[in-house]
Amino acid sequence: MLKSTLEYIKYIRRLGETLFQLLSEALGLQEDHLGSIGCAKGCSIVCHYYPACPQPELTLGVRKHADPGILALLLQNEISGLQVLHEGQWFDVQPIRGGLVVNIGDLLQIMSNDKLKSVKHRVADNHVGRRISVPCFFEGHATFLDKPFGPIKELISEANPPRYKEFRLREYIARFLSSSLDQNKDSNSSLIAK
Ligand SMILES: O=C(O)CCC(=O)C(=O)O
Ligand SMILES: [Fe+2]
Repeated sequence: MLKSTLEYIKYIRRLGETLFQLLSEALGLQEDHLGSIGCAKGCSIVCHYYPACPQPELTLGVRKHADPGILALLLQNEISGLQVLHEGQWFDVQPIRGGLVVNIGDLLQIMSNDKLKSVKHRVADNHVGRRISVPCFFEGHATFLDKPFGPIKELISEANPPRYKEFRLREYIARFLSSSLDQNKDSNSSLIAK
């Protein structure tokens, strides 16, 4: 079990590195840009367990939110529940055996100056069976905490001015943790938008 978990972490980190290369290219940056500043570092794995619920219409597994970090790669079992918000409507993300869900987080939205958008999502409960999901959150290298953080300079121009103030991640996390659930239910990037 431990061995397979460690193997999983090894592969998911490798996948993260590849995705950060592709995202760098998609942003028009050098292929190694996001990797070289430490985006593929500092990943944490979480395991969620949602038991079958007798009255799913009365509750939610996880309320609406955007992930606060950079990127999340999510593995889920065959029981659906994850929903994403698109143009004001909730859509089910049907589990695909062996497939992973890739979610942009708020920090990547900020770094990309809104070129990439974090996705609002939630988890609906169900009475069909127990749901298990295993997200891996990329939150950046520990050195991110005390360096100035904001939109990537190469993506800023007169025509595309920064939409976010520069800030320290340590303060952003403190603000996020101390703001009420209602305040940060939608998006954490709004905490530092210009
Ligand atoms: O269980 C899921 O599918 C999503 C969980 C989630 O959104 C989170 O941990 O941030
Ligand atoms: Fe999430």
